Amino acid sequence: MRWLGRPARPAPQPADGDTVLEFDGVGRTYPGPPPVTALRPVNLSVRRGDFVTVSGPSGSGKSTFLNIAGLLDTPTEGRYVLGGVDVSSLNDAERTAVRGRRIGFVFQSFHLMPHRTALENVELGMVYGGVPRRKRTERARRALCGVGLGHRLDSLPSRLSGGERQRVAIARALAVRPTLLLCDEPTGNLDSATADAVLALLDELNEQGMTLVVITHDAAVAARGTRRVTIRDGVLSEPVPATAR
Ligand SMILES: Nc1ncnc2c1ncn2[C@@H]1O[C@H](COP(=O)(O)OP(=O)(O)OP(=O)(O)O)[C@@H](O)[C@H]1O
Repeated sequence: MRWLGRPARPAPQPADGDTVLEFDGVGRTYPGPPPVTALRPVNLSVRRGDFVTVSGPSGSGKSTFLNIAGLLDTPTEGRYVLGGVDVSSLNDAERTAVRGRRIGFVFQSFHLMPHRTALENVELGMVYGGVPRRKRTERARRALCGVGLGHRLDSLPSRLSGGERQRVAIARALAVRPTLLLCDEPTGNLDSATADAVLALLDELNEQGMTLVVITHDAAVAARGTRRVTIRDGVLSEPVPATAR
């Protein structure tokens, strides 16, 4: 197991074209009182096409990690480079713009708008993704067809199964053509057969080249990753692949 804490690396390395996410000594301490260090300074590099799972028990720091990776929160130390952009130094508006264009989110509870159809939900997801209005409908249609929901474009979420709702959410995330798909317990609200189908879709997306970071407390979900990072008491670690030993 390799501890991903701050090593004796002298200076941050420039992100190459294949590096999607780069954490350089990124840490987060909540001020309290008392102060809580929820994420210990960590170095982590996620490359294009990686499928990284981050798992750990309750309170270990998963949400803290997710919020920072997803630009929903800022680290209290370190430097975060996303797709070649140093996002540590951005103001709120710039961070929101980068988030909308580069990160697709998939949440446990889908977060669909109940009075909007599947197609409209996916279209609306593109508003903050910088996709011109005239392109949104066609792109939404294609994204929904891509997740096997071409026949459900006009359905309201209440008429869809849990698995179909999560597919809409995945289509919404993909429609902005993000650099990174960030999933928070994506199967947490699904029965096991439906969860398997959603995980198979994530596998397929990864095979097509999508970079995935999936936060989970479920060992079976964690096992799907090609890189399995664990977090415990705010410390991220990753087993060293056998070939690298
Ligand atoms: N806003 C906050 N202020 C102070 N402490 C916080 C805050 N948010 C989280 N924490 C603390 O930071 C630690 C990590 O919390 P975090 O929510 O990241 O864990 P988690 O692994 O996502 O937990 P769970 O699986 O239960 O959601 C915990 O000790 C938690 O109590």
